[in-house]
Amino acid sequence: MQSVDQSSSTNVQVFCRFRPLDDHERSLPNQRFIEILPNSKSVIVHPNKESREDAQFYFDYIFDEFSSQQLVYDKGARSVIEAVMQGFNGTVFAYGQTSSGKTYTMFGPNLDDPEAMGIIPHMITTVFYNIENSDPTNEYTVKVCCFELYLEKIRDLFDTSKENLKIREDKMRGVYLEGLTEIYVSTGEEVHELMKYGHQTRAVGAHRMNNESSRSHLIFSIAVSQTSTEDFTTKVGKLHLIDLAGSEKVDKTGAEGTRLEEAKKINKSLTILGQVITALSEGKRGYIPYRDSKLTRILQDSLGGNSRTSLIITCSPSSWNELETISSLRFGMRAKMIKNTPKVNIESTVGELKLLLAAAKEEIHQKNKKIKRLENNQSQLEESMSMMDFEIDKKYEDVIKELEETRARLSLEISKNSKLNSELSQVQNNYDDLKSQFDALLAQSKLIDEEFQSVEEILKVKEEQIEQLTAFKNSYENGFTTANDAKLKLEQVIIEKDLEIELLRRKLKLSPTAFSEEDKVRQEQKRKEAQEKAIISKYAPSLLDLSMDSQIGDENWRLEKKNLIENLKLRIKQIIDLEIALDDSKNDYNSLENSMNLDAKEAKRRNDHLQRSLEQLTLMYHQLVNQNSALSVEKQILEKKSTRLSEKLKLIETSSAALKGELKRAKEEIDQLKEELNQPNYLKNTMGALAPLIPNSRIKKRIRGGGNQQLLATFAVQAKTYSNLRNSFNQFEVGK
Ligand SMILES: Nc1ncnc2c1ncn2[C@@H]1O[C@H](COP(=O)(O)OP(=O)(O)OP(=O)(O)O)[C@@H](O)[C@H]1O
Repeated sequence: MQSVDQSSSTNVQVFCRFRPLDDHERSLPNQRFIEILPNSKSVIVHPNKESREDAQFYFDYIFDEFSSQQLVYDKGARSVIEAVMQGFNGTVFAYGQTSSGKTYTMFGPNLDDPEAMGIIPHMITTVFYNIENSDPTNEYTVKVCCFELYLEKIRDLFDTSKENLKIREDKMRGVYLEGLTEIYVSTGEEVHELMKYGHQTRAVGAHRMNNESSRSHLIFSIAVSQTSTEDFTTKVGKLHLIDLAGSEKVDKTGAEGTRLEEAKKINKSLTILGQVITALSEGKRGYIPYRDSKLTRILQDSLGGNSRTSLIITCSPSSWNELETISSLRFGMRAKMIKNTPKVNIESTVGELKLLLAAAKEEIHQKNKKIKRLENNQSQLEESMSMMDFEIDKKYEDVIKELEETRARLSLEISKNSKLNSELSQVQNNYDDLKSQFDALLAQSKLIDEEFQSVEEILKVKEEQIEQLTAFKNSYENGFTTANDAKLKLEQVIIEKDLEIELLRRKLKLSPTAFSEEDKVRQEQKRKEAQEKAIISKYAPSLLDLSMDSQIGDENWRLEKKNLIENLKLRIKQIIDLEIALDDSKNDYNSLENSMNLDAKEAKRRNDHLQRSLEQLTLMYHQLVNQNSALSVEKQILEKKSTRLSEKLKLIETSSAALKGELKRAKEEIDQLKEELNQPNYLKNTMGALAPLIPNSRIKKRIRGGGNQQLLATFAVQAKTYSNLRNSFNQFEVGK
C-alpha cells in the first residue's frame, strides 16, 4: 500500500465534554466549578480553593451536560469518518478520569437506540450510509477487528483465546498485531453486532466511582477499502475508535487487589500517553517515547503520524473532581498542539497487482542487474580504494619521511643559527667594549685637544713675546753690525795704514825687519780675530745671537725660555705620542669595525638564508599538510561514497526481498483463499463463536456502492439475512 500526500499537516482536533453531575456529586456542596463560555470553545475553571487562580482552556468545541450524542458525533467525529471514506486513516478516542463518560461517549448507554448511541455505532452507520450512497462504479470491502489492552496484554475480543497478541511493524503494514482476527463484513448490521460482541467481551469491573468501569483500553477498528471499477485504483481508510480506560486516584476509588493492579497499569500507560503527547506538543520529533507502552505503540500513527485524529476529553463538572478535571483539560490543550500528516492510502487491485507484479518482476530483474552492476562497481571501487589507500599510505609515508628529514635539517640549521647568534653577540660585546674604549679615548683626546689649544694659546703669547724680543734683538744686532762694520773698516784701515807704515818704514830703512817681531805677532792675531769675526758675522749670526744673549745678560728670561721650550718639547712629544696612540686605536677600531661589519654581514646573510629556508620549509610543510588533509578528505569522501553505495545496495536488496516476500505472501493468500473456498465446512472451522454472526467472515465481500435503487433492492435481502443471523445468534447464545 502506498500513501499519497493529498493533504498538508493538520492539528489533532480536541473536544471536551462535561457529563451531568452524578448522584454523589450532587449531594456535595460547591458542586460546579466550571463555566463554559457562550462560544462553546473555552471553559473557565474556578477552583474551590482560594489559593488557586482561575484557569481558561480552549478547545475545538466544548459539549456541556445537555449536549446530545448526535451533536457530539456530528461535531467531534463525523469529519474523521468522512476522511476515512476518502482513503485517509482516522482515529477518534476518548480520554478522561474514571467515570467521566468515555464509554458513554464512544459506545453510548444503548447501542440500538439512535438517540442514545455513541460515536462508534454512529460511525458504523455513516460508513454504510456512505457506501450505499456512493457511485456504483465503486466497490467496497469492509473488515473490522476489535481488541483490548488489559494489564499490558493485548486480547483479541473476536477470539478471546488470543490473549497476548504481539505488536509487529513492517514497512508495508506499519504497526500491526500478529494473528489478530479480522472479519470481512458486508452490512452495517454485521458491524453493529460485532461491535456489541466486542463491547460485551471487554474486561469490566466495579469500583466506588463506577459500577461498570472499563478496566481496559478498547480499540475497535474498521478498514474500508474502496476500488474504482473504472480505473481499478483502490483507497484504503483505516478507522480506530478507542475507548480508553480511565485514570483514577486509587484512594478515591478504593481499588484493592486486582482492581489496584489494573489501576496501576492503566495509570502507567496513560502517563506514558501523556509523555508522548507532551513530547509531540513540544515539537520533539526526534525522540517520542512511543515504545514505552503498548498503548502508545498502537496509537503511534494516530498521534503525530498519518491520521486525522479527534480526541474527546471527558470531564466531571463537579468540584469534587477538580484536580482530575484540570489535569484532563491540560492534557487536551497539549494534544491540541500535535500536528499529524494524514495521507491517502492507495492499494492495488488484482489487475493492478498483476501489472504491479509484472512491473515488480521487471523491477526486480532490473534491480538484480543493477545490484550486479553495483556489486561489480563496488568491488572495483573497493579494489581502487584499496589501491588508493595503499598509494595514499605510501604517499603519506613519503611525506612524513620528507617531513622528518626536513625537520632534522631545520633543527640543525637552527642550532647553527643559535651558535652564530652567540658568536654574533660575543662580537657585539667585543665591539661594545672597543666602542666604550674608543669613546674613552675620544673623550681623552678631546681633553688633550682642549689642553693643546690652551698650550697653543700660551705658545702664541710666548711666540709673540719671542717675536718682540727677536725684533728688539734684530734692531740691536743691526746697530751692532753697523758698529762692528765700522770698527772692522777702521781696523782694516788701521791694518792697511800699519801695512803702509811698514812699507814706508821698509822703504825708509830699506829693511823689512825694521818692525819688531812682537809687532808682527800682534798684528797677525788682530788680523785673524778680525777675519774670524767677519766670518762669524757672515756665516753664523745665531752664534752671535747666543753670545749676544749671554752678553745682554737677561738670565731669568733665558731660563724661562729654556724651560718653556723644554716643556713645549715635552708636550709636543706627549701630543705626538697621543696622536700616534689615537691613530693606532683609530686603525684598530677601523679594522675591528671592518672585520665586525664583515662578520655581521656574514651572520646576517646566513641568518637571512636560514630565515628564507625556514620559510620555504614551513611553506613546504604547510603544503604537505594541506596535501595530506586533501587526501584524507578525498579518502573520506570515497569511503562515504562507498558506504552510501553499500547502504543503497542493502536497501535495494531489502526492498527487493520485501517485494519478493510480499508477492509470495499475496500469492499464498490467494491460493489459501481459493483452497478454503473449496472446503464446504470452512466457516464452521474457522469462525468458532462468531460463525453464526457473520457468514463467510474471512472472505472479502465486495459491496457495490450505489444509488438508492440498488440499495432498495439489496436492502430487503440484507434485512432478511440480518434477521436470520440474529435468530441463529440467539440460538447460539442459548446453546452456549
Ligand atoms: N453525557 C452524559 N450524560 C448522561 N450520563 C452520563 C454522561 N456521561 C457519562 N454518564 C454516566 O456516567 C457514568 C460513568 O460513565 P462512563 O462509564 O461512560 O465513564 P467512563 O469514563 O467510561 O468510566 P471508566 O473509565 O471507569 O470506564 C455512567 O453511569 C454514565 O451513564
